[in-house]
Amino acid sequence: MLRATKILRNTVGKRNITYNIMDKIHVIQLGTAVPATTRKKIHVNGLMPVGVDTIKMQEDRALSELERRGSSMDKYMFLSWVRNNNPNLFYRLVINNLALIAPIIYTPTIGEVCLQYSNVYPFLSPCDRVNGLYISIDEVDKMDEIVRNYKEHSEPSSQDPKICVITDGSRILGLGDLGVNGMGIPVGKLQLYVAGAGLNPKECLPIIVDFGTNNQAYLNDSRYLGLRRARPDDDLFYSAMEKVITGLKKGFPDMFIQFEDFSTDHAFGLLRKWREKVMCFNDDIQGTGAVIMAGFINAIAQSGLPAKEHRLLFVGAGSAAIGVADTLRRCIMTDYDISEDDAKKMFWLTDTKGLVTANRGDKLAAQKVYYARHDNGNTQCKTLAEVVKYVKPTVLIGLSTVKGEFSREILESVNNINKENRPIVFPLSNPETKAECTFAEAMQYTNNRVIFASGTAFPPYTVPGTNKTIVPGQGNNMYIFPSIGLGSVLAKPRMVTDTAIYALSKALANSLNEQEKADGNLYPSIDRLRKVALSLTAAIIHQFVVEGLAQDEKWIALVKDNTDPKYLDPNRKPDGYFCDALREEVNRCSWSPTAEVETFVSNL
Ligand SMILES: O=C([O-])CC(=O)C(=O)O
Ligand SMILES: [Mg+2]
Repeated sequence: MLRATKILRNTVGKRNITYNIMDKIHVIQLGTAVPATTRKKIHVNGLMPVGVDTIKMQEDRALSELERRGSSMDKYMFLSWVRNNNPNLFYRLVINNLALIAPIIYTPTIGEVCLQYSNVYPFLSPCDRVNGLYISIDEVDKMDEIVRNYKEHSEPSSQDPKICVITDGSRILGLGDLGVNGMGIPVGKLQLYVAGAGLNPKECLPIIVDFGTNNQAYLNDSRYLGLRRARPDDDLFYSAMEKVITGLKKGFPDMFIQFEDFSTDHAFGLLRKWREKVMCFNDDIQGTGAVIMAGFINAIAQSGLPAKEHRLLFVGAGSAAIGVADTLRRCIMTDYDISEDDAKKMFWLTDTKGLVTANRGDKLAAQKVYYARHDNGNTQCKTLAEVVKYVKPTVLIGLSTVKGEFSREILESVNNINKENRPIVFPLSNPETKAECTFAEAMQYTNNRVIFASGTAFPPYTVPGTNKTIVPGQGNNMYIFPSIGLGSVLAKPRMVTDTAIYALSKALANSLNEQEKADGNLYPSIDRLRKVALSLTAAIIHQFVVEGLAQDEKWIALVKDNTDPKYLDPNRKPDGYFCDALREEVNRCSWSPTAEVETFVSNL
């Protein structure tokens, strides 16, 4: 590992050159784009072909190579190679081609990568840089040492990360307990933070806490790289997490924490325990809830049925399902002026035992009790087909992780139930090997009437016999978390409240441009993520200030001076005084691969 600020004195022969070793590494990472004059200055002429690429040419080469690679996993491996050897090129590729690359560095490919993580780890990680923390439960008492090690082996600009994504790998996407192999998720999420919110990749820290795994296949696999033991009980889990979070807080006082893919109970437990103590949020509960709420608002408007007449059936009752149900219920109460009691009655939940009812006879997990039905009399439905017949849902939301759960029979029956209005079907399980149905199936079995959003990325669908191609909505929290993180890094709120996330979610629902609305989309195009993130960030900072949570005087003053929050108006571009100031601030502090290259080269 390289020491960050070491000055290299090279006294080979008569030459005596002095430069910061990190600068040299950064320049060499540009590879074929290092200008001829710079090659001479850092003594690498003669060590590479004479041809000099522009960065655009490098990008074109990389895109051709990416296309040539066969499987998604190959593509991922290729992009990792680019990231390790030429990070600027990597992020340029991601930022400029987000719709193409997000499905490779993020869901669905990242699911496959996680399953294989121990096998490919040695080929994914750079040998000259730290690229994350792997905190074993045996070392949680040594957090000071781990933080010190991290700083010692990181270049100065990485020593104070602004944001981390942390998981224990216990519920990775819909794939279950993947132990240390879950590290692919924090890595992928943070790459989207760079692409979506302009955060500096050097200030992003992926973290896995390795508390063992209950995945027997990994425990038996000699190549598995994590701790080979069962997960701890709840007491030990929470006390170990306390040490980790306290240690992180001490080492990196300003770092924002994103909890990711913890098993359901722990996801709720950690959020409850920490949300008022450190700047944090849970992406699966709050982020997924917010993105689905935005899609739901737009879907209701297109469905042809007034909000209060909808019946929402949730298939699956884990952290994401309850997070989504809670968010939609609050939205229904606030936006459509429906009482809590009436709103609650619009929801039905199913789990592996069937419809969740108060008199089902089993002890319901705490998070399900609120939504358990009391009006079912003696009716207890076991299969989804029975539940659909009984509930007659207008909205079908899948968070079950059961592929094919929305079968032809289910989709046809939902279509028949909703003859007067369009059915809303959101198969949100992730990646595509766990999705309840594909976009093509949802279209085919509803006579192309479905209003659709999925958790994973599905290809566009061409309606048979027409040349009409429809791009499915992706109700993935990637629309949300970059702005929660960026807004929190800038405004430093005391806590991230549900009401602040609600404001952001409304801004997402309002962020569609005229074309996207005319096409009947539920979400803006992924390619516009970076632009959309600005208005979402404005919305959440505004709400932080309104709620008295923001701590940074600059943002407090700016929002207070800006009496007309135009950016919240769907029909206007973000153009208020506050938004101009935000745009300037984001431009000033947001990281751009091209600008970084130019600075390095010109400083030499
Ligand atoms: O990572 C994703 O694509 C969405 C997510 O948070 C999850 O499924 O846990
Ligand atoms: Mg997640």
